[in-house]
Amino acid sequence: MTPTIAKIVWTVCVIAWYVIRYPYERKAKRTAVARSRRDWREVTLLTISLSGLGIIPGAYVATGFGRVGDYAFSASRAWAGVAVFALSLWLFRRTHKDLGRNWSVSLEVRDGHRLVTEGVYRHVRHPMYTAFFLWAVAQALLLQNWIAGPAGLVGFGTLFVFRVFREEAMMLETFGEEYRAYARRTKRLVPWVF
Ligand SMILES: C[S@@+](CC[C@H](N)C(=O)[O-])C[C@H]1O[C@@H](n2cnc3c(N)ncnc32)[C@H](O)[C@@H]1O
Repeated sequence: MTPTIAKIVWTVCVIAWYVIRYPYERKAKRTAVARSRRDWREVTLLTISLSGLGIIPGAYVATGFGRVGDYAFSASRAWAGVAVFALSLWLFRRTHKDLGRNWSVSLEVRDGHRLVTEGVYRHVRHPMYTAFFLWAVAQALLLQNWIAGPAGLVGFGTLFVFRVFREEAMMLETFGEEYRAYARRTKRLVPWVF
C-alpha cells in the first residue's frame, strides 16, 4: 500500500457508495413527499457534510495540496482504512435496502411512510449515520493528511449533531407512540452501546 493507492481506494469506495445509493435515490424521487423540514439549516448541514466527505478529500486526491498537511504514511493504517470502508459500504447497502422508499437525503416524510424497525434498524435508529461515521474514520485512515483526513469526521459530525434531534422529533411527531417505543428499545449509532 502506498499513498497513491490509498487515494485510489478512497475514490473507488466513494464511487461504490454512489452506485449503491443511485437506484434508491431514483425510487425515492418517485414517491411524493408528504412533509418536509428541508430548510436553510438542512441545506447548510448537507453542504458542510458534502465538503468534509467529498469536496475537501476529493481536492486532496486530485491535487495533493502541495503536500501541505501530509504526515508519515503508514501502510497498516491505510489497510485498516480499507477494512473500515468495506464495512461502511456493506452497512450503506443494508440501510438502503431496509429503508427502501422511506429513504430521503434530508428531513422528509413521504406518502405512505412506514416506520422501519427491522433489519439493521432492529437495534439502532441511525445505522446510515453509523455508516457515514465509518466512512469518515476510513477517510482519516486512508488519506494521511491533517486537512483531508479528519475533514469527514468534522463535516459529518456537524451534520449529525445538528440534525439527529430534529429528525427524531419529526419521527415522533409522525409515528407517535410507535416511535417512542422504538426509541426506548434501540440505541442511536452502535447496538447496545450508544
Ligand atoms: C438520511 S435518512 C437517515 C435515516 C436514519 N437516520 C439512519 O441513519 O439510518 C433520513 C430520513 O430517513 C427517514 N427515516 C429515519 N429513520 C427511519 C425509520 N426508522 N423508518 C423509516 N424512515 C426513517 C426519515 O424520513 C428521514 O428524513
